[in-house]
Amino acid sequence: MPSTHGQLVAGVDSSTQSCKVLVCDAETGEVVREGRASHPDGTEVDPGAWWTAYEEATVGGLLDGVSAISVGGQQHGMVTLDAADEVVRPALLWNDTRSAQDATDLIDEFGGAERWANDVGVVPVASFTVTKLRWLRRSEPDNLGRTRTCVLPHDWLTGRILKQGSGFERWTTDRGDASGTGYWSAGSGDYLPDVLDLAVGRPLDLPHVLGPTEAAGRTDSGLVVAPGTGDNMGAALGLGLRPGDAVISLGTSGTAFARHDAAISDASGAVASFADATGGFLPLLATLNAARVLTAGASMLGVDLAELDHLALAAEPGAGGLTLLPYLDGERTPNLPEATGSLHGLTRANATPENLARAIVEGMLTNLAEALDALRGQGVRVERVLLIGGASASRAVRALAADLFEAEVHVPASGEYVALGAARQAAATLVGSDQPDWDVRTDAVLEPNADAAGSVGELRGRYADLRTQLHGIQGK
Ligand SMILES: Nc1ncnc2c1ncn2[C@@H]1O[C@H](COP(=O)(O)OP(=O)(O)O)[C@@H](O)[C@H]1O
Ligand SMILES: O=C(CO)[C@@H](O)[C@H](O)COP(=O)(O)O
Repeated sequence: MPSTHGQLVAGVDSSTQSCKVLVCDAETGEVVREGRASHPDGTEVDPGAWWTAYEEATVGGLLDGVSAISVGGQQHGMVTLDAADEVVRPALLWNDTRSAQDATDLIDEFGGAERWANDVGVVPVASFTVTKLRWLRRSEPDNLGRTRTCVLPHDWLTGRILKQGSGFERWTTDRGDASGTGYWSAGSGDYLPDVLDLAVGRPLDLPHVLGPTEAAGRTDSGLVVAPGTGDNMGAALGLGLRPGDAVISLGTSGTAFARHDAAISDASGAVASFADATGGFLPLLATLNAARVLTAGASMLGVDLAELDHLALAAEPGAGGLTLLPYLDGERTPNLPEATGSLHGLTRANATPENLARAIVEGMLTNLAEALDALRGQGVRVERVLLIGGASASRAVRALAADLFEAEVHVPASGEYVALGAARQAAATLVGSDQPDWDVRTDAVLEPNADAAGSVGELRGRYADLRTQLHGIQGK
């Protein structure tokens, strides 16, 4: 492998809540500098805010001496551009559910969920870009009329970095992020013009899909800009996943995913057949509700996150029979865009802050335990779970995760794995080689407790029964 000795690379995680930038030693992956800035709240955002946050995160010479950079970004967001590459309207994000009806319409018009799963690899839900484009056609035809190009958040930020000077040649994306659009198939490796036409009614310019280490361009100052990828694909790169590893990420979204050797086809729509950023596959299930269930719970109890942990750990497993269905922002998997959260089983005896805190953590994690089961149901081998994302820092999450996931859980040393994965891709792109061998340190290894099987089984059963009763969705 060509030497990267003494060189620096940068990785960006432009995620839902913030922009994080790591500057790393290209040879070892050691983080030498970092910056971050917040994104505005809301499910539609002017892409200019991502650029402002990027500039804020890199202020003060953070990128000085950096040879290559790569952007990992929140998936699926619809960024519409006019003939002058100006943004037509604020981007609709992955967690915006206004296109739920469009998803249903597209499933019917294409001939059903099975055909979507087989031909495209995903069954539309409101998160996917294709449904957002259909919504634009239905609700804002003038804006669709002005739209020439549709790109994703990481594509836009990558292009924006190159547009600082004369380095921009064309809009680009990568396999990983393209696979979350609903009009590019991980199975065939191609855009699907017929599907796009079904949604939009006319062709659009789409970003060119780069190879895993094919540069998007070079800035005037000589900075190599790598292809970038979706944030979950970035995390997979940063963690250096091995066979038998599944990742649970507890960020704004909750995701469960693993590297796989082939595309999958899940007509239930739960597991999406995404591509990874190395030329492989990344079956993934996403929920709308994860870390922010804990922040909402803490604010409801009038405590901070540390106290929420303290309370939850002071309660008995099962929270005295209190059950939370954590669909606070609606839900994507199961597909319940209009749902709200439900707290069930309240009695005078169990009405304590401790039980409420416990039910909040248990409900959020049970949603992800069901996600892991769905992944297993697609033939994905899960020998250990790597737990990442902001809420992986929670003491209560760490105490409950291995029992609920029925697997050994490794918590990698606190780090920004999306940004780290992007930096790793930048290092590989710099020298046109395979991903460098960077060490991932482990913060904690959590073993499932055999004695907890009974209480976990009771909780899982109670949660599934409640979901079936309130939402009609069968499950474990
Ligand atoms: N100790 C903690 N306990 C619970 N949640 C936490 C903790 N630390 C951070 N978080 C939550 O993690 C979330 C941010 O995680 P992150 O993975 O960066 O999200 P995203 O990538 O979606 O922007 C925030 O909602 C924050 O409140
Ligand atoms: O929609 C998905 C995956 O399909 C989400 O995982 C987004 O990619 C946002 O991620 P975070 O900002 O929560 O990390």
